[in-house]
Amino acid sequence: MLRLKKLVKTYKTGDQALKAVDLEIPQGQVLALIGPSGAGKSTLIRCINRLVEPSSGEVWLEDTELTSLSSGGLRRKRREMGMIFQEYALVERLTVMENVLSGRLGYVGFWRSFTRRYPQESVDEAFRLLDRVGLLAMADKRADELSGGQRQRVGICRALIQNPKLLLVDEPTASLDPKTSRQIMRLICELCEERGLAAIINIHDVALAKMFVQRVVGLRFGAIEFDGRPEELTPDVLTAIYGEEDWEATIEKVEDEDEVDHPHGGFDEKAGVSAL
Ligand SMILES: Nc1ncnc2c1ncn2[C@@H]1O[C@H](COP(=O)(O)OP(=O)(O)OP(=O)(O)O)[C@@H](O)[C@H]1O
Repeated sequence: MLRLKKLVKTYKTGDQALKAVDLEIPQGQVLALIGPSGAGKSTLIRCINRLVEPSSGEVWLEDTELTSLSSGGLRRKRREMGMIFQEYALVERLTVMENVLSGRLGYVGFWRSFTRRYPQESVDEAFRLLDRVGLLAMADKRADELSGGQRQRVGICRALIQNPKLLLVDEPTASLDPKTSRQIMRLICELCEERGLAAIINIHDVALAKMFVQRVVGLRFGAIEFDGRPEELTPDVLTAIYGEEDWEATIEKVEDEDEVDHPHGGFDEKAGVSAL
């Protein structure tokens, strides 16, 4: 459903962030993008929805090539790509409900978006999504009253209410503690499965990626160094991706934690909310 062909991004500074990346993702597949700082992970994700303009190459979302779209065409196609950010990107002074509904802005006309009047079916869907992520009781709270994990759940609802085909997820857990990080990763992966959604999750934490996804792509210096199953991430492969970084210690630290909640999926909403 997503195909990148020889995708190149060279910034004005001369930094070559992506070097002819080829990547194909079938419908419903959740892929973790790993790699050291500066490898090009954020650039790759942002070139797909053209928050960053690729220098050359093609991005195909189903049968549409995105790099050649006009701004109107791009706006319509962006509805099909939900984005989840590291820093949540919520409007702090709006309520949880208003933040979720803002995910529909790409669909409503100018006046409706200007006055923030949304159709009832969008409001109903927002309630359903908030219920699903365990935040129903928080619908009227202001975003700035929420914890990091709760904010990220709002960010997830805002992306999903767009009814996207693809989720672009940029470091969703980088600002969260380890337990909340696992809850958020599990939630994203479960929701993708429920909805048959494809996703690219840019994630620093290799252990976390291995816990939840079936495919891992490792970037190094803007090129794909590894593309395979999590269990194929051997020490040699990780060294090839990360260099001589002490990645082994990081993985052991996470796996040694005595509490690994819900290893077989199934987000416990009550526990999730009270734990946040
Ligand atoms: N706006 C920009 N202008 C110039 N160079 C940039 C810009 N954004 C990123 N780069 C450069 O492009 C390369 C890839 O950066 P990118 O942020 O995509 O990497 P990353 O793998 O996401 O890193 P991190 O994990 O630290 O976020 C780096 O060399 C970076 O310095």
